Amino acid sequence: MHMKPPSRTKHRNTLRERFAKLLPPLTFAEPLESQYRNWHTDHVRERVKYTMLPAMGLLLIVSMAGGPFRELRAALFAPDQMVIVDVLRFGVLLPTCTAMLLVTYTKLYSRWLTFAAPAVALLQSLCIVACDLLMHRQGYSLSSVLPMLVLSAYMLFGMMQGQATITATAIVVAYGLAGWVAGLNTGQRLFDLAMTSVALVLGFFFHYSFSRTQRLNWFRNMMLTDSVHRDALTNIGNRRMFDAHIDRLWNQAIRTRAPLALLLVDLDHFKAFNDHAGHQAGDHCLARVAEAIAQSARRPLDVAARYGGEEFVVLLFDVKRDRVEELCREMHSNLAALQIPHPASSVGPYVTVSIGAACVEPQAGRNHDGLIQLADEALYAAKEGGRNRTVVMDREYATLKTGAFRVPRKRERTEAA
Ligand SMILES: Nc1nc2c(ncn2[C@@H]2O[C@H](COP(=O)(O)OP(=O)(O)OP(=O)(O)O)[C@@H](O)[C@H]2O)c(=O)[nH]1
Repeated sequence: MHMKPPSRTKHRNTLRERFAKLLPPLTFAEPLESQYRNWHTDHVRERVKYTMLPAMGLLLIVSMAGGPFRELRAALFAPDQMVIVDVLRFGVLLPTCTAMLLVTYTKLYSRWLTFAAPAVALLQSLCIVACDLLMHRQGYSLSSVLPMLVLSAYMLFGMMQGQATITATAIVVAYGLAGWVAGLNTGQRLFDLAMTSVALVLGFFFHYSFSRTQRLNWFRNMMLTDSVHRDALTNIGNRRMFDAHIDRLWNQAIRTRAPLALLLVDLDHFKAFNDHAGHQAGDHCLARVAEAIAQSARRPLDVAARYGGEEFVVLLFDVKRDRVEELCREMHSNLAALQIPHPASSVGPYVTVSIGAACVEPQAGRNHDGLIQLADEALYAAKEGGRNRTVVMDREYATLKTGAFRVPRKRERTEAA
């Protein structure tokens, strides 16, 4: 009987699968991976800053200071090598130290960390490898420092696993090649290479387990934050999320002098819907309506949330009255397109909503209570007007007292103190 030989691709696939089982890949599916990377760059800046500062301070003291360090340099390097040492100090070590401090200290440059970290780690390590080669002529060696260099590429620069491994491997290869080109003692070189390779492997596993735990914690944290701010039935934001968001957006709107709009959306005769179709059908209806409402809040600063029961809220940043009216029309027609039967409604055969919209320009002397109050009054007017309609209010805000501070905030605080 003719046996078909196992195909190479299949063999390769099983090997890859086995490897992936042993070391599961450290990546999330998009867009989670991009979110994680953004968080990582921001978060790692602080950690890198506090590990880089002492390391670089030490490096600068050793390479710049006079006194015993000058004597040490004179002993380690031959006089004709001093020019090269100076080029390494002032041409590479000092500029890369400054660049790295700038990247970790200034938030503005933190997105450069991804490029700066491997470049700086590699350049500085190559400098130290070059010093090692120069020192061999005087009978000294930096052998003991080399494994530390490899480990520092994993630990000090806040790099991702792939970047850190490539950088650390490049350091080991550079050392091997440099020693070979310079014709160093083979025994010593092999021993150094073995030690740096051990550091390479140990660093890899340390970094892998650290990154894995960090990723899992980030993911767990994100899920937790998400569930705290999400309404379980409708899967849109909940009241807690809305309260936090309106607070921030109100202040932002004052700073940028941007108008805000608030839409209160209430299902018409929903009690009758529940009584007629049952509570479960009511739940299903709420979820579908929420999905349609959330389509109106697609810009980054806009938000849609369940305000409570069968009432929803949409907060829109930097919109004019015309656009608000247009969005409300869209919301009514999106909902009509769903055609959710509501035989117990006096408004029509399908589920409808009433919308109360308020458009205001936030001012420093008021809080957002007035905005909510105005939207509530507009909703009441829409219900009174026969339901399945929108009422928009804006000018009424001037006469509204809700949310206006009786005394300026500053004076209130001084008096309280
Ligand atoms: N199925 C379901 N019903 C809910 C939920 N939350 C609130 N409700 C119901 O929503 C109904 C709200 O009733 P009402 O406040 O009288 O409002 P309405 O019947 O819509 O009357 P109008 O707003 O004046 O048109 C109540 O019967 C609540 O039980 C929920 O999570 N699921």
